[in-house]
Amino acid sequence: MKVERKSSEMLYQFDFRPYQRPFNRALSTHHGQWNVREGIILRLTHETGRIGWGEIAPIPWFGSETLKQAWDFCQQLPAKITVTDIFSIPPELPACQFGFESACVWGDGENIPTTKSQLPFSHLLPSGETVLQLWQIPWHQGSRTFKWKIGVASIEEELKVFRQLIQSLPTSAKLRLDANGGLTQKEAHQWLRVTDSARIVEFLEQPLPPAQFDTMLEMSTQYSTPIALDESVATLNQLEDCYQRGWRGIYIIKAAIAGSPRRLRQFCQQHEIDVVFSSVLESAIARQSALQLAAELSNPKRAVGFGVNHWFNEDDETWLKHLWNNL
Ligand SMILES: O=C(O)CCC(=O)C1=CC=C[C@@H](O)[C@@H]1C(=O)O
Ligand SMILES: [Mg+2]
Repeated sequence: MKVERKSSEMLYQFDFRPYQRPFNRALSTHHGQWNVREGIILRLTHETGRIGWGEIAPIPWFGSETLKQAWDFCQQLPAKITVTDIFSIPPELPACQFGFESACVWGDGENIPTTKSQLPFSHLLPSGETVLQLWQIPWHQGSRTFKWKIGVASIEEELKVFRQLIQSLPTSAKLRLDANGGLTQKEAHQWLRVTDSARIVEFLEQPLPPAQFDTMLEMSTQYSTPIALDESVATLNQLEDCYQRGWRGIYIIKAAIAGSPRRLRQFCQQHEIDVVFSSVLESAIARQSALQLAAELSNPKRAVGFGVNHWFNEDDETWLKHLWNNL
């Protein structure tokens, strides 16, 4: 990446580390089994000594760059970089754009950021029938919105579990169903008829693959259960495209893979859209930056999709300190 730099620009010392962080159980979705969150932690040290942390947490099967592409990009950068370098990262590297731009928000020094958020979180439950036992604990811990993955087992099996689940969930609970694009059109209609009568489902997330946008747009006018696009709007370019093509339903925004936070902020402030910010199972570094954007831009009437810490064994701070100080 050759960039015209102004000679007077401030230089930042750039350090980065790869990481692999296993989940305590496989995250099963229609995309398959996800066992390990891999990414890159980066640190920018300003000439004044101030430090900014960033995280590159790709999800290539959602449309972001791969970890290797992000790593190769980091490796080809000089040890000292400028803000011009950062704001010149191409949109084909959205997770890098997010990671580097977020690192330009200066922390209080050496401390690795921790996430404090006032926003209500949606709790990500595992797919399958274990959900019937697992929702009670987060409920008693205060969660009122839950997300359950469908499109993994057969629709017959999942409808059976769904009917048992909604029998046991308190009426004040909200349930989100996420198919990760794994339903057929017939199955999506079947689910939407069921969710319309069940009335506990807040939205059905990505029922069909992104290529079937027109069908989902039509579907969104036929049922009372809202449809949310996730994989269809994974990057800023896709987000703008779906808006231009008429989507006025819910947008799930995974800030850490969407691209430039500055460009994302501009888009969300320019358009009155129903946005739900969602985690990419990142660490506290990317989560802090994503939650800051969510506090500004996410629909305040909806929980944000960050109830995911239970997918890891170790708390963030311990893990991050170990990663950075002991390599
Ligand atoms: O959005 C949430 O509630 C939690 C995050 C979440 O569900 C996901 C994160 C990353 C990849 C996916 O498996 C999944 C999703 O599809 O939204
Ligand atoms: Mg999703």
